[in-house]
Amino acid sequence: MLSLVARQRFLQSTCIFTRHFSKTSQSNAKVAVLGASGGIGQPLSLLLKINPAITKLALYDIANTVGVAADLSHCSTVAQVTGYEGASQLRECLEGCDVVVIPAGVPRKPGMTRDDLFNTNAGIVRDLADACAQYCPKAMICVICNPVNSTVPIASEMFKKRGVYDPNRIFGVTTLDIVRSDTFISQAKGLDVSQVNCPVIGGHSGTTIIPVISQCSPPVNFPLDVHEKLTARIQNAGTEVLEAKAGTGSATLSMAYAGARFVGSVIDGLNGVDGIVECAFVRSDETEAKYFSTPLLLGKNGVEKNLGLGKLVDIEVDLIKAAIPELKKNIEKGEEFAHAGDVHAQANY
Ligand SMILES: NC(=O)c1ccc[n+]([C@@H]2O[C@H](COP(=O)([O-])OP(=O)(O)OC[C@H]3O[C@@H](n4cnc5c(N)ncnc54)[C@H](O)[C@@H]3O)[C@@H](O)[C@H]2O)c1
Ligand SMILES: O=C(O)C[C@H](O)C(=O)O
Repeated sequence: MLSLVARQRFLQSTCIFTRHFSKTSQSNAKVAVLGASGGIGQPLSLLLKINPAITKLALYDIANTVGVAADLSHCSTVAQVTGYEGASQLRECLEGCDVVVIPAGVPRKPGMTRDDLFNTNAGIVRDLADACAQYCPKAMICVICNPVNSTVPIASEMFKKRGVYDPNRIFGVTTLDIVRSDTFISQAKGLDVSQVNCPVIGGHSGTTIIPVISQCSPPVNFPLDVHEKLTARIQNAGTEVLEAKAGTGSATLSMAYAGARFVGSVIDGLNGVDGIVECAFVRSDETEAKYFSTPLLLGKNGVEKNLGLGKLVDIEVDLIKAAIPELKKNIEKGEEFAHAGDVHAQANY
């Protein structure tokens, strides 16, 4: 018979969560999911419920959270689940949060770009970020809602307006791009996907998604035409799912997987685990674009160090050049939106 300690070790080593998403099994993190009843929100909340590092899971949405929370609360894992519904309950949901994830917002339909979601989603992120700035200003904010290239600047401006902005704590979640590139590369090369790590930098839309295949670990080489096809597939992978779902939504399950991995890494960083690196779309001085995704060393205060662009090959340099104008446009659009209606609106945000 296994001793108690041996049994705990066995459970930890086989636990799906600690193997896939997080190195920390002991902590006391409170995590809120805003948009928890949605296509991403539900599976993401399930994956967070099985993260042993999360002891409080606060689920917020404008509808159906009571049922989702009741359902999840029956899972025999440590996190205590609480549901919050409607703006009047947002403050209670957010108070004491270490991490807030925001998948709230409408998804694309076939034929739409992510920027086409701006008119609906910008206001959702503005209001949720403003609430975070008031009720959990020190929390790590993980924005999933599209268009990420604009919603991250919006969230940042709301924190600035409340005087609590810390650029190291606001992230646009681009992990799905990395998950996809790891998967496609491992399939193309017959590698064990768990050992493949290919950074994806830039932003999260079309040509702003820049896979850095030359920095893949383990190193991989493709003929130029295959390299270009692979890059195009990674850039269009969201549309691939959108079209396969034929009008019923965009990526939800793979996004939940990617979001749970990112939140797990942020919590590992908060818990002082060494060497936690994830790419994310953050305030950045690496290029001419004010926000840019690169590999980041995560720690107790969010971004400990921006690991930068690293060594690039010509094809990747060209992809960055092509992405910068679009990124700048998306970022400015978000910043202007956040300040529309300000009495003393300033151009220098
Ligand atoms: N960053 C990425 O890689 C990535 C990947 C996939 C999807 N997304 C984006 O994530 C968002 C959500 O996608 P989905 O498929 O889950 O959509 P969905 O429509 O299934 O779910 C959205 C949820 O948000 C809720 N919601 C709407 N307004 C809200 C508000 N003001 N406060 C709280 N909740 C609110 C809705 O009630 C719904 O439950 C979309 O914008 C989508 O484009 C991003
Ligand atoms: O493609 C979308 O609209 C959703 C998401 O950004 C994705 O990459 O799957």
